[in-house]
Amino acid sequence: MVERSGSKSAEATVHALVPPGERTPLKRPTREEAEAAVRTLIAWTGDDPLREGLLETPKRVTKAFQEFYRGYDDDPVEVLSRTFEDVGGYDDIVLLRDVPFNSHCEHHMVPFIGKAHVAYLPSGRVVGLSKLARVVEIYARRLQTQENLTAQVAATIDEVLKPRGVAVMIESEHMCMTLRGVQKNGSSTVTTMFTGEFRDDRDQKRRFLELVNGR
Ligand SMILES: Nc1nc2c(ncn2[C@@H]2O[C@H](COP(=O)(O)OP(=O)(O)OP(=O)(O)O)[C@@H](O)[C@H]2O)c(=O)[nH]1
Ligand SMILES: [Zn+2]
Repeated sequence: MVERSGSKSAEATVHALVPPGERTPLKRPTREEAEAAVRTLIAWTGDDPLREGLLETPKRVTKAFQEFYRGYDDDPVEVLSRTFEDVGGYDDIVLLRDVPFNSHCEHHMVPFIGKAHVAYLPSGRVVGLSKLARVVEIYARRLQTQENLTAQVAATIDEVLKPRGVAVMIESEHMCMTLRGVQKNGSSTVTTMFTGEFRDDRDQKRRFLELVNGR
């Protein structure tokens, strides 16, 4: 998927020199190549990839990767494209609170786990509530930073629904900070992104924060 310094193929090197919008996607390795990479990582840990208990592991790991990273195959714009107008003139905040997600940080490929709160102020059209959760799910199931995840969810809803405003708050625990590295158990990271009225109107921002906090 992404080139690593020190082991760049010629294809990956050329890819990196082309601006992101103009790149043709890197060719996906085959499942066999991915399984061989897992065997290499097992050997790197110091274990024997050919011992009985580990023989099937590369298959299981690639299957698990398909779940962890299935968001690359889904299109969040398409998910949001079916909207409804008949909502009795409702034009106030729609907030989906406490949407659980699992993602993987792009620095260590270790999980960060948390919840997202997603709100918008409709302008005529509303979207099925589950679709907001699906957008979180699609972006979470990619290699991410929490900031990027927050910004992508907000920007996609903003661009596709064209509401009066979008507010997204994400709270999560990063395993790369608890299981390894600085090892700060219990610390959590909070990120927010506001557009439109949520960004420009302090009262709307405050209402969002109060609703998220359950007041
Ligand atoms: N801003 C941001 N940083 C993140 C996120 N996930 C992980 N990180 C950080 O990414 C940084 C990577 O830092 P590096 O110094 O390149 O890598 P490292 O030596 O593994 O860093 P340590 O975690 O401090 O051991 C770390 O500070 C992580 O805490 C995220 O979603 N957003
Ligand atoms: Zn990390």
